[in-house]
Amino acid sequence: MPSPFKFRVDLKRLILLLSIFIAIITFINTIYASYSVQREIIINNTLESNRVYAAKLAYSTEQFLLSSQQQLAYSAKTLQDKMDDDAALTAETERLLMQNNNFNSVFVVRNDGAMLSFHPTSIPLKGVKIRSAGSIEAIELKKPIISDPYVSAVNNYIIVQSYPIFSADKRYLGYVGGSFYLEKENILNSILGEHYHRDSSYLYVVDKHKRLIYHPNRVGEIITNNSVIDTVIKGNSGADRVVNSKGVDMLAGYAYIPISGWGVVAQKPVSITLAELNSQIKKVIINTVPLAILTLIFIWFCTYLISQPLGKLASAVEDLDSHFINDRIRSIRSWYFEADRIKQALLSGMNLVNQRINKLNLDSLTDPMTKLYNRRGLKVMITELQKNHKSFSIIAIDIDHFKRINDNFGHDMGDKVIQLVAKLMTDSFRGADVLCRAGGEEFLMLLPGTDLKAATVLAERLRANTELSEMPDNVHNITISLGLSFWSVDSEVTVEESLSLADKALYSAKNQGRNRVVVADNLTN
Ligand SMILES: Nc1nc2c(ncn2[C@@H]2O[C@H](COP(=O)(O)OP(=O)(O)OP(=O)(O)O)[C@@H](O)[C@H]2O)c(=O)[nH]1
Repeated sequence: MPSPFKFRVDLKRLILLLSIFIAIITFINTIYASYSVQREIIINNTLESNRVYAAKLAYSTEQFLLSSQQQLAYSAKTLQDKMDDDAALTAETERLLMQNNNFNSVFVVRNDGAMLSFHPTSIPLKGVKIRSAGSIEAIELKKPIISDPYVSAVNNYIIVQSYPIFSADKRYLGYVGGSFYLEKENILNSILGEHYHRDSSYLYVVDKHKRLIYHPNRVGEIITNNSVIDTVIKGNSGADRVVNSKGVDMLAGYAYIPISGWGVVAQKPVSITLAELNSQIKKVIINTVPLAILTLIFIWFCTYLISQPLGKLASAVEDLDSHFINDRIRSIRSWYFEADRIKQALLSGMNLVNQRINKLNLDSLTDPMTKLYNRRGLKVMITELQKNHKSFSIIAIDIDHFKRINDNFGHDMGDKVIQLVAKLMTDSFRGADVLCRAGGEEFLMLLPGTDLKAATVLAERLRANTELSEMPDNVHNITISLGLSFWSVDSEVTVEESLSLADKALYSAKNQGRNRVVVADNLTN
């Protein structure tokens, strides 16, 4: 039973798909590799620049706080014997406020918390008892401090930097302090904020309690779930990738400010850092499309060239019984090794099959014992002669009293005699003549292009040769009887009728006493 048709992808599509697959994988791999490398570089560079920037700002802030502390220290020394001199206190706080722009307000507080002097004077705090956390801390500690942020008596969100005032005999008299308004302009804000708002990068500062004391818009908030803040307020500096309290993936550089215990963090969202790279990769992909299309066309053309000889060889094999199959296979351009091997294998296979078929044909057309044509072979040859418009003489031959040879010397000897007569026939006639064993001890010969007269001479010579030929193993000499006729392409008589006439002539020869040649009746004139 023929096997049911199964779909098989053809070689051309197979190579095409494979090539496209490999090209896509290679392309993705290349893009991915270059994207990963560049991404890594950009992330590392951004982390490093944020780290450097945070460190620089931490250093600047530290220097600023140190310098303002120094100024406060100088004032504290100046005022150590002037705590009762209202004019001196006023002059000193005014000088401190006006001489440079370090503080938003400057004040002197006595050791009992009473405000002795306050600048700017627009805020009437002189004489008021100050109970803020910063003031209480300063009086309690009696040393230079930078307070935690708090809301001042006049509702400003502030940080106070203060310096203790001691008398010459080391009595604590109070402190001189300056405030920074976290939500208003001051020099601290300028140091931190003026440079760094480009490319969505921003900076913030936390105090030691994780409270934002500088931030573009969240001052005062306490940040609890941010590992960078946890790290920086422990006194560390460095850079890290971190998801901030709002869930945004950030590249943060951070640095610690020892004098205040604050942490500076400069950061940039990863998505914005990589936005330019992403758009570059998109451009690369888009720019690659035309080349990719050209490559695909080239691959398609190559697959066509590769599969074409195989396809042609396959369809030639489907048409094996075609007359010109060998020429067809030979004309296929097998330009590469494997295709050529298949082509050569097909050609030699075809040759082998043809040889076998020819031999089988020959076997089916010849008599195995005498190697003369059998009746089928005779028929083929008659058709051939007719096709070629060849007239021919016909000689029908029969061995006389052959039965006696079989009876007296055995069947094998009979076979030998038949082979001997066949040999006499082969030796006496031309290659173009058709010699046939018609059956038993009967033979037929067709002599193309030989007229009846010449055929009669040849028949007579064969008869005489046979009569004179010695037989094997003491078998007595044998004779043959021959009947002749002629078939002409111009005559209306069929070949079968001519054969039958030769047969009749043979019978006539038998009847006339055997060992003779008789020409068919109607042909004798
Ligand atoms: N050895 C052998 N004998 C065969 C073969 N074919 C036919 N015969 C024998 O040939 C003999 C032919 O005899 P017949 O046709 O009666 O006539 P005959 O003895 O030749 O006598 P005439 O033809 O009348 O002269 C038969 O005995 C067949 O058995 C064969 O292939 N080999």
